[in-house]
Amino acid sequence: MTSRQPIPSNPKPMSGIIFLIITVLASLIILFAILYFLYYLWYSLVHRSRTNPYDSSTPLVKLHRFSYKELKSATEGFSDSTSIGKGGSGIVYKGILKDGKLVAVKLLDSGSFQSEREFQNELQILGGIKSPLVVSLLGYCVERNKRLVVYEYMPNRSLQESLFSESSLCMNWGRRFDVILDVARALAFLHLDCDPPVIHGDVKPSNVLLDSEYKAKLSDFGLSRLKLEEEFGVDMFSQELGKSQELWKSQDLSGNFGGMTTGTETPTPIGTPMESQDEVDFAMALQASSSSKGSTMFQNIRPFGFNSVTQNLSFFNENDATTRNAKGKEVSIVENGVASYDEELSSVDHRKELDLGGGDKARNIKQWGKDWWWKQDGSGELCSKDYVKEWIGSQICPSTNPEWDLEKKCSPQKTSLDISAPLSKPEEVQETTLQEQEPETLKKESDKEITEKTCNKKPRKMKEWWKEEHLDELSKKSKKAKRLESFCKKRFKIPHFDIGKRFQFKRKRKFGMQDENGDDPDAEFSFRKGWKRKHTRSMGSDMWSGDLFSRELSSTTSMRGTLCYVAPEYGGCGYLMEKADIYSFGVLVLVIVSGRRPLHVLNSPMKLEKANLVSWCKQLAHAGNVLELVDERLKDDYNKEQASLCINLALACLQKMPELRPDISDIVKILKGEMELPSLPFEFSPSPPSRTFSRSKRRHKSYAE
Ligand SMILES: Nc1ncnc2c1ncn2[C@@H]1O[C@H](COP(=O)(O)OP(=O)(O)OP(=O)(O)O)[C@@H](O)[C@H]1O
Repeated sequence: MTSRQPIPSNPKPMSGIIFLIITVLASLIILFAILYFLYYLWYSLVHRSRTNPYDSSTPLVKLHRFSYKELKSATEGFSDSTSIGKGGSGIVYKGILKDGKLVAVKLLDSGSFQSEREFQNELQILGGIKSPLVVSLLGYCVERNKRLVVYEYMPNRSLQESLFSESSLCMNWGRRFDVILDVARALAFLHLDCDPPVIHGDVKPSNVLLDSEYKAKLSDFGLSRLKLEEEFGVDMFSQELGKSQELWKSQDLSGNFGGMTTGTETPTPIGTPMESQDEVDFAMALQASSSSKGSTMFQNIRPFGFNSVTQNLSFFNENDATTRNAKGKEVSIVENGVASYDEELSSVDHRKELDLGGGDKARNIKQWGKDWWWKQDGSGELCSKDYVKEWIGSQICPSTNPEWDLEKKCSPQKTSLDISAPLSKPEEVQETTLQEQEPETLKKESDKEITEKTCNKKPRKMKEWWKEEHLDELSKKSKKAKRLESFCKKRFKIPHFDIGKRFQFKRKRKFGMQDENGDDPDAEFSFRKGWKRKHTRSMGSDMWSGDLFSRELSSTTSMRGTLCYVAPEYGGCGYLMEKADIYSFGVLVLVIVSGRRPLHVLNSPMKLEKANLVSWCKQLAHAGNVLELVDERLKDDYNKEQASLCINLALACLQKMPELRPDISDIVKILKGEMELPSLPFEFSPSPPSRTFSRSKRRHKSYAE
């Protein structure tokens, strides 16, 4: 019998497969474990130095939650008679609580993503701050789509009203100086005593509230942000410059900048030859590029002798080899870096600036949209009027920016710039509330070209507009920004969004508290306002879609803060830093001292150079007559030394390079007389006849002899 041999089963492939699966699984597990470990390591490293008292893990400062009913009855049903102000994000009412306590209740506009963010921000940041220098947040109310914030009531309302209303006489010099010091202290508290530091982001007169004794407190933290991270302490600008900054910061800049404006010191003559120091040259070149009398500075610099970092500066004047003087002429820089200086510069007639040749105008227009801040402070390419018109034109021309909702009907009144008129009737003054301007205003014959150019543009969404206008900046900074964006999106918990999650706002619902035709003649143009009815989220952009970036970049770049108060570096992709507050503080100081708004559009003809407060102040500084800026209503009843100090301090704060602006601690010391005001650059200095000019004059003279 033959025994059948069993067909041998082949267990090998099965076990092989099992083995393979186990191996793959095991390696995957190990890989994931390694990845997780690395991720954890990275996460803890990144968060090591973070202190964040406001994030969701930290219990909020106990804020009282009011019911809507309670606040409604406190404000007599939000009646007009209790309304005390209207801002970009809502209406403020005066209320009396059941216990008799006076409060200010801000009823926020709803349906706007921006408002919600600001609400969250306000609660998170202001709710965590307790200081006599900052207005107290007493509570909030969230009911369905209604959001209200309750503050301590400030009987003397805002500085804006005190300075510009009929009762402005209450703001004598002593009070003005005290307010300046109070605001400086408040900023010092935010920047230095808070952990993490708080950057206010919207320092302006309407956000400075006055108590019964006219003591000032900072309010409105809707646009504030926390400085969470060391990395966020450096904006891209600084990072790129970091190396050179270190070098030239160690220099005695005061000596090298030469100009003294305190009035007691002797200014270094403009033509004084300087030691060749690349770093200083570089800093000065930047100063020069932003100077209204920039061409004078080129006498002392070697424009092409900057260190290589300079090339990265997107804001650096495109015309490296040439710069423009205030008349639109080009000032060429001669080979050895010495520019010819036109004596006439020291007596610029801005009316003539309007008569730019066609070529110049076209070039200027091109340049205009790109870096409007350079122009806003009278950088020399166009005058204030052009700036005002161009800027307003770009804002109000419906075909240019259809997305920018113009909420108000424009006044049919033809408006011209004038500041020479006394301010005895402050109500005559119209802030450049852009909504109030009529496109027709721009259709003057002489400005036709500008207007056509502005208005004939294809309608663009603001995002596109921004991208186009800042293409250069974008290309240079996008790499860095993208990296940071993804970094932030993934890792950073932005504290002011936590509450939003908890409250689960219903964004689509609207409530009808918006006053479509509401008009506040005292209001400043806040970018918030322009945004509030817009779909911020769409502008929040696919480009910068992260929480942080939708706040800090998309809604910002050139759009964040309040016109004329926002720092120039914020026009790019810079982060909101302390020095941005310092810049705004500088503008605020000038506004307080002069009793003028930073940008005036009046109904009567006036000297154009006064239209832009910052620009005018720089001109006065250059002419050595800063006290002309002081509010005429004060007559001679003010402390000249203090006024001069304040104006010069403001100029120091208004320097283009954030790094050159003083720190808030120094500002407080300077105001308290504990520290000398550092020297200011040439552009802010009294301008003696230039040596070059004098020399050549002398030469001519000797030839004549
Ligand atoms: N706590 C308060 N006490 C008294 N008045 C207040 C108080 N808070 C605000 N106000 C008044 O309400 C006005 C509007 O304030 P709000 O903060 O809403 O807007 P804003 O700062 O003028 O503008 P934006 O919100 O666009 O920056 C202020 O100018 C001020 O007169």
